[in-house]
Amino acid sequence: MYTLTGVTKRYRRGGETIDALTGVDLVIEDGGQLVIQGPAGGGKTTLLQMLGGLDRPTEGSVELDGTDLALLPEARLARLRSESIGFVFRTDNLIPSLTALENVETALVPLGLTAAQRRQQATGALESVGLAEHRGALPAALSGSQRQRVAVARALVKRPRVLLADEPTGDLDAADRDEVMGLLERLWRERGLTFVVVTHDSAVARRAPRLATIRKGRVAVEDRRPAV
Ligand SMILES: Nc1ncnc2c1ncn2[C@@H]1O[C@H](COP(=O)(O)OP(=O)(O)OP(=O)(O)O)[C@@H](O)[C@H]1O
Repeated sequence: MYTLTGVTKRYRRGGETIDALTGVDLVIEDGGQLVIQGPAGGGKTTLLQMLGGLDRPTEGSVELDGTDLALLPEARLARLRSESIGFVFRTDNLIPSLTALENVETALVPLGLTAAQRRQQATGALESVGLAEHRGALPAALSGSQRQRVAVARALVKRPRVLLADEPTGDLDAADRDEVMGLLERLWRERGLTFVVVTHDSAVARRAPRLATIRKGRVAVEDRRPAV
């Protein structure tokens, strides 16, 4: 579970100070899905960076299961990221000279598995995104949605608890968007992931169980789940 308390992120650029996030309080439960939307520059990417331990808040705390990410030494934070948090970005960031399978395997390198274990897990991950038969293909031979599905397999091959996605369908056309977002939602449900996704896709926002809107660094959450 994520617990954010009073999270402020302040950037300094030249003589200017920018509060990208201002006093954000937010809880994201294990297995929950949070969809984030909002205008350009509102703070969406900054919030994902805080959740992923890619950057530290200027004030406040980001706790994952009670551990304040900002207090972890860099090596432990890197280990947490490589074991427990999967990232998908707008661009697939695949390595052009590696096959789909080899690209997925790269996520397992920090985890100390044998080459055979890496190969087996990466093959399984490609199967789960429907690309087993393309495992030997280089990224250039794949379509945009196939490349993004490889990126999803790379994010999930280590079986993380958390999946963070920053406009994962932003570079795709409408049909591919639905396919990739449908895949992410299916994997979220099947694997009990904690899934936080920034998207401008209004259909995804409409069906989100919780929808966060970020404007000028402030977060408002709309909870559509039935009261228990
Ligand atoms: N490294 C940085 N240095 C200085 N300012 C930054 C930095 N990163 C983000 N900002 C500023 O912080 C604010 C929030 O940026 P952020 O990228 O989080 O917004 P966003 O909602 O993701 O926007 P977009 O939809 O355009 O990606 C913006 O004013 C941005 O210019």
